[in-house]
Amino acid sequence: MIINITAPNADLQYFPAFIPMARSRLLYDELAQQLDWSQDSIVLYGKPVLIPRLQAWYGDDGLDYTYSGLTLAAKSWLPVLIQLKQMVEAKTGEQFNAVLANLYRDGNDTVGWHSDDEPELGENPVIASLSFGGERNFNLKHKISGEKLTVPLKSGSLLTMAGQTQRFWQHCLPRTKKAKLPRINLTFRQIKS
Ligand SMILES: O=C(O)CCC(=O)C(=O)O
Ligand SMILES: [Fe+2]
Repeated sequence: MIINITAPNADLQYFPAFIPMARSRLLYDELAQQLDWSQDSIVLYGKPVLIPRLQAWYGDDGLDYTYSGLTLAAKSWLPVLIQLKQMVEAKTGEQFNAVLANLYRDGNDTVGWHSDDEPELGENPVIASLSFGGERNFNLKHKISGEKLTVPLKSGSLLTMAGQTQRFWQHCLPRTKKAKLPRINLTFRQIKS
Protein backbone atom coordinates (compact mmCIF):
# COMPACT_ATOMS: atom_id res chain seq x y z
CA MET A 1 0.00 0.00 0.00
CA ILE A 2 1.15 3.52 -0.76
CA ILE A 3 -0.28 6.60 0.91
CA ASN A 4 0.08 9.93 -0.83
CA ILE A 5 0.17 12.55 1.89
CA THR A 6 -1.34 15.66 0.34
CA ALA A 7 0.06 18.92 1.65
CA PRO A 8 0.96 22.26 0.01
CA ASN A 9 4.55 22.59 -1.30
CA ALA A 10 5.32 19.02 -0.28
CA ASP A 11 5.91 15.72 -2.02
CA LEU A 12 5.44 12.97 0.56
CA GLN A 13 4.83 9.28 -0.03
CA TYR A 14 4.36 6.77 2.74
CA PHE A 15 4.63 2.97 2.41
CA PRO A 16 3.51 1.67 5.83
CA ALA A 17 4.48 -1.96 5.20
CA PHE A 18 7.47 -1.57 2.89
CA ILE A 19 9.29 -4.36 4.78
CA PRO A 20 7.29 -7.24 6.34
CA MET A 21 7.04 -7.23 10.13
CA ALA A 22 9.12 -10.33 10.88
CA ARG A 23 11.94 -9.14 8.63
CA SER A 24 11.81 -5.66 10.16
CA ARG A 25 12.40 -7.17 13.60
CA LEU A 26 15.49 -9.01 12.39
CA LEU A 27 16.72 -5.89 10.65
CA TYR A 28 16.30 -3.84 13.84
CA ASP A 29 18.59 -6.29 15.68
CA GLU A 30 21.17 -6.38 12.88
CA LEU A 31 21.29 -2.60 12.66
CA ALA A 32 21.44 -2.16 16.44
CA GLN A 33 24.35 -4.61 16.66
CA GLN A 34 26.33 -3.88 13.53
CA LEU A 35 26.29 -0.10 13.17
CA ASP A 36 28.99 1.90 14.89
CA TRP A 37 26.68 4.02 17.05
CA SER A 38 27.92 7.01 18.98
CA GLN A 39 26.37 9.85 20.92
CA ASP A 40 27.93 12.90 19.31
CA SER A 41 28.12 16.41 20.67
CA ILE A 42 27.29 19.66 18.97
CA VAL A 43 28.60 23.03 20.08
CA LEU A 44 25.93 25.33 21.53
CA TYR A 45 27.01 28.80 22.73
CA GLY A 46 30.60 27.57 22.79
CA LYS A 47 29.88 24.48 24.87
CA PRO A 48 29.69 20.85 23.74
CA VAL A 49 26.23 19.37 24.27
CA LEU A 50 25.41 15.69 23.74
CA ILE A 51 22.68 15.16 21.14
CA PRO A 52 19.64 13.23 22.47
CA ARG A 53 20.09 10.11 20.32
CA LEU A 54 22.80 7.85 18.89
CA GLN A 55 23.96 8.33 15.31
CA ALA A 56 26.08 6.75 12.61
CA TRP A 57 26.92 8.06 9.13
CA TYR A 58 27.73 5.65 6.28
CA GLY A 59 28.36 6.32 2.63
CA ASP A 60 30.66 6.31 -0.36
CA ASP A 61 34.32 7.05 0.40
CA GLY A 62 35.11 10.62 1.33
CA LEU A 63 31.57 11.88 1.97
CA ASP A 64 31.35 14.19 4.97
CA TYR A 65 28.24 15.29 6.77
CA THR A 66 28.20 18.63 8.57
CA TYR A 67 25.58 20.11 10.85
CA SER A 68 25.71 22.46 13.85
CA GLY A 69 29.49 22.60 13.64
CA LEU A 70 29.86 18.81 13.75
CA THR A 71 31.47 16.98 10.82
CA LEU A 72 31.17 13.22 10.50
CA ALA A 73 33.29 11.31 7.96
CA ALA A 74 31.35 8.55 6.22
CA LYS A 75 32.09 5.02 7.36
CA SER A 76 32.25 2.33 4.67
CA TRP A 77 29.01 0.65 3.64
CA LEU A 78 27.96 -2.52 5.50
CA PRO A 79 26.16 -5.35 3.65
CA VAL A 80 22.90 -4.78 5.56
CA LEU A 81 22.92 -1.10 4.58
CA ILE A 82 23.70 -1.85 0.93
CA GLN A 83 20.82 -4.34 0.84
CA LEU A 84 18.40 -1.74 2.23
CA LYS A 85 19.77 0.97 -0.06
CA GLN A 86 19.11 -1.25 -3.08
CA MET A 87 15.54 -1.96 -1.96
CA VAL A 88 14.86 1.74 -1.49
CA GLU A 89 16.46 2.60 -4.83
CA ALA A 90 14.33 0.00 -6.61
CA LYS A 91 11.17 1.39 -5.02
CA THR A 92 11.89 5.08 -5.59
CA GLY A 93 13.89 5.01 -8.83
CA GLU A 94 16.41 7.30 -7.11
CA GLN A 95 20.11 6.78 -6.35
CA PHE A 96 21.57 7.33 -2.90
CA ASN A 97 25.22 7.55 -1.82
CA ALA A 98 24.94 8.01 1.94
CA VAL A 99 22.75 7.18 4.91
CA LEU A 100 22.33 8.86 8.28
CA ALA A 101 21.31 6.36 10.96
CA ASN A 102 19.61 7.48 14.18
CA LEU A 103 18.91 5.31 17.22
CA TYR A 104 16.29 6.65 19.67
CA ARG A 105 16.79 4.64 22.85
CA ASP A 106 13.38 5.58 24.27
CA GLY A 107 10.77 8.34 24.16
CA ASN A 108 13.24 10.84 25.65
CA ASP A 109 15.46 10.64 22.58
CA THR A 110 14.41 13.11 19.92
CA VAL A 111 15.39 15.17 16.93
CA GLY A 112 14.38 18.84 16.98
CA TRP A 113 12.75 20.91 14.24
CA HIS A 114 14.94 21.10 11.13
CA SER A 115 14.94 20.75 7.35
CA ASP A 116 17.31 18.46 5.53
CA ASP A 117 18.48 21.38 3.42
CA GLU A 118 22.26 21.31 3.70
CA PRO A 119 23.79 22.76 0.51
CA GLU A 120 25.50 19.45 -0.33
CA LEU A 121 22.04 17.84 -0.75
CA GLY A 122 21.27 20.13 -3.70
CA GLU A 123 18.12 21.98 -4.69
CA ASN A 124 15.17 19.57 -4.23
CA PRO A 125 16.62 16.57 -2.43
CA VAL A 126 14.92 13.19 -2.27
CA ILE A 127 15.23 11.78 1.24
CA ALA A 128 14.13 8.19 1.85
CA SER A 129 13.41 7.35 5.48
CA LEU A 130 13.18 3.77 6.79
CA SER A 131 11.98 3.02 10.32
CA PHE A 132 12.49 -0.04 12.54
CA GLY A 133 11.40 -0.85 16.09
CA GLY A 134 9.06 1.24 18.20
CA GLU A 135 6.56 3.44 16.41
CA ARG A 136 7.10 7.21 16.79
CA ASN A 137 5.25 10.25 15.54
CA PHE A 138 6.97 12.27 12.83
CA ASN A 139 5.78 15.88 12.79
CA LEU A 140 5.98 18.31 9.89
CA LYS A 141 5.37 22.08 10.02
CA HIS A 142 5.02 24.46 7.08
CA LYS A 143 7.57 27.28 7.40
CA ILE A 144 5.14 30.01 6.23
CA SER A 145 1.59 28.94 7.08
CA GLY A 146 2.49 26.96 10.20
CA GLU A 147 0.30 24.06 8.99
CA LYS A 148 1.17 20.86 10.88
CA LEU A 149 1.06 17.20 9.91
CA THR A 150 1.77 14.08 11.95
CA VAL A 151 2.74 10.74 10.41
CA PRO A 152 3.07 7.82 12.85
CA LEU A 153 6.08 5.98 11.40
CA LYS A 154 5.61 2.23 11.68
CA SER A 155 8.34 -0.38 11.90
CA GLY A 156 9.18 -1.45 8.35
CA SER A 157 7.78 1.73 6.81
CA LEU A 158 9.30 3.90 4.10
CA LEU A 159 8.61 7.64 3.93
CA THR A 160 9.95 9.66 1.01
CA MET A 161 10.29 13.44 1.09
CA ALA A 162 10.95 15.00 -2.31
CA GLY A 163 10.36 18.12 -4.42
CA GLN A 164 10.11 21.29 -2.37
CA THR A 165 9.40 19.53 0.94
CA GLN A 166 12.69 20.57 2.58
CA ARG A 167 12.43 24.14 1.31
CA PHE A 168 8.91 24.70 2.74
CA TRP A 169 8.68 22.32 5.68
CA GLN A 170 10.53 21.45 8.85
CA HIS A 171 10.23 18.11 10.59
CA CYS A 172 10.96 16.69 14.03
CA LEU A 173 10.54 13.63 16.21
CA PRO A 174 9.03 14.93 19.46
CA ARG A 175 9.70 13.59 22.94
CA THR A 176 6.94 11.26 24.18
CA LYS A 177 6.11 9.29 27.33
CA LYS A 178 4.31 6.65 25.27
CA ALA A 179 7.32 5.27 23.40
CA LYS A 180 9.10 2.66 25.49
CA LEU A 181 10.69 0.71 22.67
CA PRO A 182 13.83 1.85 20.92
CA ARG A 183 13.62 2.90 17.30
CA ILE A 184 16.11 3.02 14.45
CA ASN A 185 15.68 5.38 11.51
CA LEU A 186 17.75 5.40 8.33
CA THR A 187 17.59 8.40 5.99
CA PHE A 188 19.13 7.68 2.61
CA ARG A 189 20.49 10.75 0.86
CA GLN A 190 22.34 11.76 -2.30
CA ILE A 191 25.31 14.03 -1.52
CA LYS A 192 26.39 16.09 -4.51
CA SER A 193 30.10 16.58 -5.02
O1 LIG B 1 14.02 9.67 12.87
C1 LIG B 1 13.38 10.20 11.97
O2 LIG B 1 12.33 9.72 11.54
C2 LIG B 1 13.86 11.48 11.35
C3 LIG B 1 15.35 11.67 11.34
C4 LIG B 1 15.71 12.94 10.63
O3 LIG B 1 14.93 13.82 10.42
C5 LIG B 1 17.08 13.14 10.15
O4 LIG B 1 17.95 12.30 10.42
O5 LIG B 1 17.32 14.13 9.45
FE1 LIG C 1 15.66 15.21 8.94
